[in-house]
Amino acid sequence: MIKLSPSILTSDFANLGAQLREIEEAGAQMLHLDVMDGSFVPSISIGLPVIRSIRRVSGLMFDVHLMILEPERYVEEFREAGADLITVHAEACTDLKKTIEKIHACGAKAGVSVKPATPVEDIFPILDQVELVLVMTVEPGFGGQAYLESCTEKIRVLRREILRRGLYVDIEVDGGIKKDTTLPVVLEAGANVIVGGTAIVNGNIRENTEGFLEVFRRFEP
Ligand SMILES: O=C(CO)[C@H](O)[C@H](O)COP(=O)(O)O
Ligand SMILES: [Fe+2]
Repeated sequence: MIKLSPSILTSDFANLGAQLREIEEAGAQMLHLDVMDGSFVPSISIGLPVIRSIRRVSGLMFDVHLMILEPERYVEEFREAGADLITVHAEACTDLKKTIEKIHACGAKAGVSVKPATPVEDIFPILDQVELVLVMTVEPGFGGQAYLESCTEKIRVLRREILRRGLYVDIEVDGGIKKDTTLPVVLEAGANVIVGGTAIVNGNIRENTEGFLEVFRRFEP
């Protein structure tokens, strides 16, 4: 199944409650929450208190994208704050396998992410231990960047490997996904969890969400 995970990174935070309702009512299945520490990536975004607050008003699956160094330090706290899926960067972990085990031990699904320059083959050894691989299609750190074409082949290679090994692993893509241009490209390459940031929250959220879901229907098996 193809799922939409809108990112609130570029939301109007003064109106976050209303924006969350629009996202949910328009039919998105997940909510993508970008946590940045100012070290692994240059900027700082939201953290635990915001996630805790919105957990009380949203029934969506919380897809927490941790762009922080040594994320193993905070796994339990993000789970307690309401994360259903916790995705860590392969490049940010001291021991990736142990971090994944820690995520599972607190009852969350585990995702592993790779930056554009990290070969997707690097995470093949732990592919059978995660529920999701997040292929970054921009350099992590900011919303509204242009999709990096070089990442399409990584999605293809990853989907082929998942099929070859008979695994059930979601492929999420994040960065620069636009309804009419890059969305069909990533769906064709094999992605099935789509992050939409500026393309969803800037402008009419309902229309933007419906537009994405309409494209999904063309690619559903
Ligand atoms: O992880 C991210 C940035 O590091 C964001 O999820 C991503 O950039 C979403 O925004 P957009 O769709 O506008 O690119
Ligand atoms: Fe993200």
